[in-house]
Amino acid sequence: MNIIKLMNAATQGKPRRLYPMLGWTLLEYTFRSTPYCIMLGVVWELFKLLQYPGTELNVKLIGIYCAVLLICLLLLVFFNYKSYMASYREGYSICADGRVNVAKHLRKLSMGFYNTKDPGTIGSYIVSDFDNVELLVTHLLPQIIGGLIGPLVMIISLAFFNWKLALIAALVIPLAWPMVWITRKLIAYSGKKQQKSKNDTASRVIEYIQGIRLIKAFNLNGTKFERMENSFRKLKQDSIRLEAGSGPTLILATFVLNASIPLIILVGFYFFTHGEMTLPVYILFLLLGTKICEPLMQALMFLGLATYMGLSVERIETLRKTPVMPDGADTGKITNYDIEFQNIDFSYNHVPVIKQLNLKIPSHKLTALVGPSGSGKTTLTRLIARFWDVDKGEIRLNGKNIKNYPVDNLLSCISIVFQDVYLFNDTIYNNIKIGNANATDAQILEAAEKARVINFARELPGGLQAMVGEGGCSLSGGEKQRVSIARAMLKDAPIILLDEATASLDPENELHIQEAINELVKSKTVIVIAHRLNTIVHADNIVVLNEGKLSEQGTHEQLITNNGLYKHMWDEQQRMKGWKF
Ligand SMILES: Nc1ncnc2c1ncn2[C@@H]1O[C@H](COP(=O)(O)OP(=O)(O)OP(=O)(O)O)[C@@H](O)[C@H]1O
Repeated sequence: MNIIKLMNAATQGKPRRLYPMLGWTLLEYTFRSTPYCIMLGVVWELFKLLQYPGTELNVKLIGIYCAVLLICLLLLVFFNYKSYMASYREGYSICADGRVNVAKHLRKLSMGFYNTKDPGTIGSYIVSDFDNVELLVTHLLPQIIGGLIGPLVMIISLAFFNWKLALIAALVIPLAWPMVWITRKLIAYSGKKQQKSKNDTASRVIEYIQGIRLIKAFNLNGTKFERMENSFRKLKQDSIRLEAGSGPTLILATFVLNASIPLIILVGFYFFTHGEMTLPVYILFLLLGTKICEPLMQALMFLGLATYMGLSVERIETLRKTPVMPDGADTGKITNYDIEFQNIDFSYNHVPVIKQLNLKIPSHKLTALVGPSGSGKTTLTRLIARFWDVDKGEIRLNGKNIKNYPVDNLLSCISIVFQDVYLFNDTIYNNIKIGNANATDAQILEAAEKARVINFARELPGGLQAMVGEGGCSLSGGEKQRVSIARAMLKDAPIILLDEATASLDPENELHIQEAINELVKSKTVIVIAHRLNTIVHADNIVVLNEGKLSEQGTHEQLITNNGLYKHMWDEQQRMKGWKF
């Protein structure tokens, strides 16, 4: 990616945001060279005395030079301050805005995207990739620009004294360029591999921490947890390859740039001895020769680094261009909550899961989804909330395809209580408030009471202000479930999707949750995934799924009379009741 494209991508298509920083940096580095140019003038005046004996020193001119130098230095301080502030302010705000945009984009992507990516990779988009963009904008771009502008100004100044030698001094730049090009290619190639290894390592570490209970239980200690160890080793290898691979060409390019010094000495000497150049001018070239290649070498190093950082920019670009789920335009109010599945086909990674499903879920009724494990119950609820889009057919709400509505509008009608509750590492209070950011204290308290959260929060230090830990790890499964029900109550959405999670709870927790659920579902359209059939015997409609197809539906009594899959499952569960260790 060239620098222009890089700037465009780093600013997410708004390179104008970099213009003030670029402008001030340009001025700063132009003025950085002016002391040398003024020095040229002073040295020139002094040498005139030697070259033309009898000439008087032009004190006035030297005084003017000094005054100009002082003004230049003051301006330099000013430009330095402005470019510093512009690069930091803009750099950090570009990244803050970029992070927000990427987070918004991630929210709009289908869950299929998350199926194909490791958590470390997704996390690195927002954390480390943007860290790299920050570094690129705040440090590298100004340094690269400065490293190129400074020598350019010096070469132009020297050209006024002897254009031929100035041209020869500049010749090393195109000679070094092929090496720079190769270095950048090598960094791009090895950098991609190294960044992938970095993300893999991050994912393995997350996996290790999340699975720590399992690792302890099965004694999979550090050395035995090979996946993580291997990822560390691979990262080490790829990092060494990245550094070592690009090193030789970078050193060669530095050598070519350094060659400008002997070139200036030799050719300058030739020009001087052949009368093409005066002694003062020759000395000036000797003095400034090193000043040309030093910043260039620095720019070269930073260019290599920028290529590496550019990979992060590319990754962010690819993510930004990943198509989001299409948003509908119908912002009309949804007033009827009948849900209808019409000829639905759906597959995960081309494996069919829902097949030719036709189903009506009436509003303001309790519909239970039951069926063997893997029959597609959870998938069906996720399709209603558009976590995924169907492959074929339509899901209709309020008489229209749900794809017609903006996803946010659709989701505002739906409360979901997941089986695997996730709580943010925040207070119980704030975790409930997620249901409705505008809720008052009284409303939050009411939801906490109705969902029986108060019962356990009372015992905790701080009550509702107690922190719940990462993912809610300091609460029990039943307590987490009650917080998530309080959250759903606060949202007060007309449609409730409920994944029953009472199977693994103790009787007291189960009772509290059942009470909380009864409060939640009052006069709502409720779709509950039921694992234990005795909890849904009073459901208005029980839908039995088998291998992604509708097997049968009706009330408990009707299905028992039907003597089909439901009756079979019911009998099994009744038999299980008497089962003991
Ligand atoms: N994210 C996913 N990616 C790929 N396959 C999936 C995904 N989620 C579920 N499946 C597969 O889809 C099928 C239906 O899964 P689903 O979770 O909908 O079943 P379920 O009836 O809710 O099962 P359970 O009662 O065990 O929770 C299963 O075969 C499952 O392996």
